[in-house]
Amino acid sequence: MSTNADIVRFSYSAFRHGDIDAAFNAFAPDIEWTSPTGMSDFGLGGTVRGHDDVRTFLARANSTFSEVHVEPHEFVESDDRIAVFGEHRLRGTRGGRSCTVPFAHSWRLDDGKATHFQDLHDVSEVRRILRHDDEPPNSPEGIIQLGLGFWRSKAVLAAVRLGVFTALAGRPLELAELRAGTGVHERGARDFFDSLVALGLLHRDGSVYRNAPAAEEFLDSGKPHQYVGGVLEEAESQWYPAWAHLVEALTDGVPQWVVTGEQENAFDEIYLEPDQLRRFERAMIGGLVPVMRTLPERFPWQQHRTVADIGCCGGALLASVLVRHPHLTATGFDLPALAPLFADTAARHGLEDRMRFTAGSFLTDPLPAADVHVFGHVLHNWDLDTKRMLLRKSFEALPPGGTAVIYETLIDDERRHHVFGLMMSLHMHVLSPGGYDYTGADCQEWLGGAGFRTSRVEHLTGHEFVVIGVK
Ligand SMILES: C[S@@+](CC[C@H](N)C(=O)[O-])C[C@H]1O[C@@H](n2cnc3c(N)ncnc32)[C@H](O)[C@@H]1O
Repeated sequence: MSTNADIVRFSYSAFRHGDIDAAFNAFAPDIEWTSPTGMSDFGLGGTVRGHDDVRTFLARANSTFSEVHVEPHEFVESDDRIAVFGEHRLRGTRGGRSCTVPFAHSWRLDDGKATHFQDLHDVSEVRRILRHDDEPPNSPEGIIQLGLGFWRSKAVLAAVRLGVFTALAGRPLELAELRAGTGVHERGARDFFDSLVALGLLHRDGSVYRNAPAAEEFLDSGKPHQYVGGVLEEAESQWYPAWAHLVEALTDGVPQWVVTGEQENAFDEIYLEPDQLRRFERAMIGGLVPVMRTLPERFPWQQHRTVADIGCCGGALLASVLVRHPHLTATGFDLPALAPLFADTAARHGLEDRMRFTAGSFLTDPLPAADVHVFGHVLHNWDLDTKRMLLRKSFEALPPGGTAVIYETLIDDERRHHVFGLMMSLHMHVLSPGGYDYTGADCQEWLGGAGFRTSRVEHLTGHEFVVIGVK
């Protein structure tokens, strides 16, 4: 029989592996969960009761922090009480600042279930990293800097387009060599490359430049599976020109993308040219890198056998999940043009037997049957009726207990904090006729309307969240 300490140890381990349901199995239905009151103004202080409210609390914590590592070091048992000593490592979602804070956790158990949990830690350091996140501009300089934010953006997009980070991959270069490798004219070269140093993407020793670690890892086009630059290439060539017409998009309500509009679906339009199709896939992979690094670990895939990715593009997300979970088989569902790209992805990973492509349109065809449906960066492309229709179709195709997993850069429920989610929604207004981004609560409401029994929102990483609906 498990001791109380085993049960508590198990719940830490389940949380660490993203198996939230297993962790909750160790909690009494009316568990009392108490956090330092000093965090109340962030919605993270005081006592909540019962599984649903604890889940809501954890979802709020996950949207406040992009990283939460809870490291228990010592377990001390006394009758029905367990004290756990360890440390939290936390990173604020909006400013990226991190801190490590010691904690004492007090647990009380009754009949093998946790009935009380209390978290005790010094909140001052935690408040410091949150307070500095994305502070509103409170000076003339701050306002000017915010308004001229496109200077930084365009410098980075130009660097990707000119191949600066790929030229420097694995080899520092003298200024003259770097200019030669990227075609940058002498006149602006020093200011351009030194701007990239100031922005933290390059390092310079004397006149020798090299990539900063993140640029080396994610902006070298020679590393296609982790190349975030694909999304920046798309931004440089397609999105930046479209955003130049944001005012028109806002006043006319009409998308400003440079597609010809001859096809009914903008995606069909993009896929007319094989080069555009590959470019679009590179952009999607760029945006997917953070999700591919987290979703395979953060969802209880071991509880399911089949998964269908609805709007799977070239299948990169499925490959990342299947490589990590050998018991799973998968269907990728997307427009017919994506079939060859999907086949390439499956072959590259040796997954031809486990991932198959189904060509179709989710606007007109039923969705493939599977235990799990993934909708990744898909719902935000569409208007409300289509969003709801896709979730209804998903409900019809899933078995009882089947699960819809929707990852998206959500807007916070109060619609006042998640800058990235709100910018993404403006992006949809600029690019698509009906698309817009949404809050976790919106999505939960649509899931409920489609018939899903329960739903929850969890933070995935950075700006990415996942909404999970269970039939
Ligand atoms: C924004 S991309 C997202 C791709 C991928 N899920 C991701 O997370 O990067 C939207 C995807 O939906 C697909 N799509 C668009 N219209 C579709 C339709 N009518 N039927 C099926 N898939 C469609 C596109 O081809 C594209 O792969």
